[in-house]
Amino acid sequence: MLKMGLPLQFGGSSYERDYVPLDSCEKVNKIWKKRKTKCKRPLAERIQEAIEELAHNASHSCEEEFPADPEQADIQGGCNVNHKDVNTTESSTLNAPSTESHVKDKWEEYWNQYGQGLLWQHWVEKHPELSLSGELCSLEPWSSADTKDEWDKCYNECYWSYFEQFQYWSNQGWTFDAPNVSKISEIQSQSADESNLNISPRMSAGDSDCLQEDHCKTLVKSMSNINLDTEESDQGHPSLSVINEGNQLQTPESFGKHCPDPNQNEPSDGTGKKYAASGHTDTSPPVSQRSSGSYWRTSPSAILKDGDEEDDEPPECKQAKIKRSHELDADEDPCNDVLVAASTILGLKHGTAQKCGGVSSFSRRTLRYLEKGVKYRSQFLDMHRPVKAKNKHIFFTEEGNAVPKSRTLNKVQTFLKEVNKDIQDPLAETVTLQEVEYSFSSTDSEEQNHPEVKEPSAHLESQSPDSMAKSTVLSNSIWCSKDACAEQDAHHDNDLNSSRQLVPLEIPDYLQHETEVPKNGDDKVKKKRKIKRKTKCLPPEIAAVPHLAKYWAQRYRLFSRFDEGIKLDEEGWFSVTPEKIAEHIASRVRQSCDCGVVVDAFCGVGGNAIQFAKAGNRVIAVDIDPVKLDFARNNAEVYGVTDRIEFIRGDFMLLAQDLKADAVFLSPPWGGPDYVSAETFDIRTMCLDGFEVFRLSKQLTKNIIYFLPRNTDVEQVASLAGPGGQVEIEQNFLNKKLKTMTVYFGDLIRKV
Ligand SMILES: C[S@@+](CC[C@H](N)C(=O)[O-])C[C@H]1O[C@@H](n2cnc3c(N)ncnc32)[C@H](O)[C@@H]1O
Ligand SMILES: C[n+]1cn([C@@H]2O[C@H](CO)[C@@H](O)[C@H]2O)c2nc(N)[nH]c(=O)c21
Repeated sequence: MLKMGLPLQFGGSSYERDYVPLDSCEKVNKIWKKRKTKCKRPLAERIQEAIEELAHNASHSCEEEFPADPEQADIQGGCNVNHKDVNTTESSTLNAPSTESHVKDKWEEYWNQYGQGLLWQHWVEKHPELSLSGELCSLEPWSSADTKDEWDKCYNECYWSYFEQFQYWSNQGWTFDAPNVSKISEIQSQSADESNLNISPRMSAGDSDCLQEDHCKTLVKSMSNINLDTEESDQGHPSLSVINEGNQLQTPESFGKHCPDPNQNEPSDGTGKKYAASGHTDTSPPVSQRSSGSYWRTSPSAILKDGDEEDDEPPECKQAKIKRSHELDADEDPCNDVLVAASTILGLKHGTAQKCGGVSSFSRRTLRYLEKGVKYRSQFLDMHRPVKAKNKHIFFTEEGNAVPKSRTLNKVQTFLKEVNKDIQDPLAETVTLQEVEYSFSSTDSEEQNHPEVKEPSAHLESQSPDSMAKSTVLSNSIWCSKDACAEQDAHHDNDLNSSRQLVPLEIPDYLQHETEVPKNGDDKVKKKRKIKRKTKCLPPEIAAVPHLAKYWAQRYRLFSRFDEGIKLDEEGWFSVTPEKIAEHIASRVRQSCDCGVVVDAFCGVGGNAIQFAKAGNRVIAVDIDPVKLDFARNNAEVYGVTDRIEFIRGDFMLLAQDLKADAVFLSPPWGGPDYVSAETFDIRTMCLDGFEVFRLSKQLTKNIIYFLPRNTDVEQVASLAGPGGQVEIEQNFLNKKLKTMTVYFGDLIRKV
């Protein structure tokens, strides 16, 4: 403890300490017991009242036990009657009499304000089994013979743990300024309303509902809107500023105010564990599961990530962040589990890529399913998750052809049947899988929302300190109805749109060859001819670059009119937007806003420009590469839309400021097909700086469509919207495979 800069008397685990508060606690229990018989008031109210009395008693006992003499006074010891451990040298250097009473007052104030919530949270955390069984809700743990001792212990742990930490920081010069009382009470009453905290069946005949665990959490959350203000720092000590929300939006401003001496050691969580944050690269705070302690994170170097410019600021201009035990980290938040699970199912990536505008991590997320059962549908989609290699049964035909007819194939066939049965309208296949909201919100506790989890809607929120409004991420999934290849077949068969049935899983050419079991010699010949024909058609760029063959196999997905003279170069092959996706994006633009002129800033061979034009827009198609531009013009001719497209050769980064647009479509080069190899794609690592591309586009219009890799860090993308902005993220599926991500900004965001 000494090493950690903590007073000795706080060493050891919390419940090994003297039980002065317990004494008070017993008194409180007695008071409660007495009252219980005649008073049928709500649980929360009674806890609060008891805590107040306890605090009052505790402060009296402090006064009695600690003389006014500064030599003897030791606010570090607080109400701890165990003097033998007191290291007077250390404590005396830390405490002046004035500080002592000040800290004591502040502590009382703090405990009065938050003790109830902290205590209850502590209890809930320690006894989830009671909570689960409903006992926690229905019994007053302090009055039940079974739980009374445990409650007392719990009280002590909680009280001392927080007291210890409060003192520690107070002695570093941090001060606590009670939040606006009216605000707090407002929140409390709101919580009480929301959480039925006033209700406890065993207390009142009229009370019917049970105090549920999540309700407790709601209360605690509201109770935790601690605003430790900083004005009263003494002797240049920076004051404590507590950001009491879980996962902070760590904007530079949020760290730009106050911080303790960076050399100060951190207090423990009461277990002797010290949470060192150094070297931790994740921007979210580490997990602290301790129920009796708080998570403390104070080192500016630990807080300031990414070599932010704050590193250059004087320490006194930085702010400490304290995570309390009742604040849930992103990955410990049960609601976040929902988010993570959904992300996994949906193939969304939450990375730690640098966020736009100095934001280093999100503090508030809301996850909502927009449709029932989307998760179940998602399991049929290929999110490109790593697949465990399995031994496969290979069946051989009499002719000796290997047929990978397997259970998987059977499953596929069954699935195809089912999907074809279920899905009627391909347009309806623009399926909204989920909505994920990332909300930036004010530090103002009034604006804070409480986490709630609903089925099938789930909300996950945490708070940010300083952004003023919210940013929304909607994540949808598109199943392109018939894939373009299938459609091409239909086209070839003069059967375009003959069926509005989804063609869910096209077995690729190469697989068909393997699975087709020739019935007779004629078929064999036909098959050979077929292959020959295809091989003959291979354009030189494909023949020259074998890995492009797979794109060739999908050529009709890229351009349904491929055979009418479409031209692509190597980059064009692997980066053109498949027609169905381009068509969908164009339809979104048409539906969402009156976007007369669309700038296709990186038009390539024209996949998107053609569809925008087809949808009735005027298009300014820009590309730096003259070959692409030629091909784009050629391809636009194939589709008969050249009159609506103006082709401009140039660097969008330089041209942007001279353009006028109602919407800008951005499909920059991602750095080749290797983008998939990254777990999460960082848009700053593209050939062009993804932030800069966006910034320039923003100067033209707020209506922006960003076409990005499917593994793009959604949090990074969301940050583009900035505080108060909104963003809709759409996952584009083709042939049941997650292909790309389309991100909409401005009026293009679908209204839900
Ligand atoms: C991925 S491709 C676009 C594909 C296009 N959406 C399509 O469907 O065909 C990206 C294009 O951006 C072009 N490009 C790269 N840097 C550029 C710049 N600074 N300004 C304009 N175009 C650029 C490349 O030549 C390439 O054709
Ligand atoms: C390398 N690549 C693939 N796609 C798109 O992703 C799909 C799946 O790989 C491709 O079909 C293509 O549409 C690209 N789009 C853009 N804008 N830029 C790229 O560099 C790029």
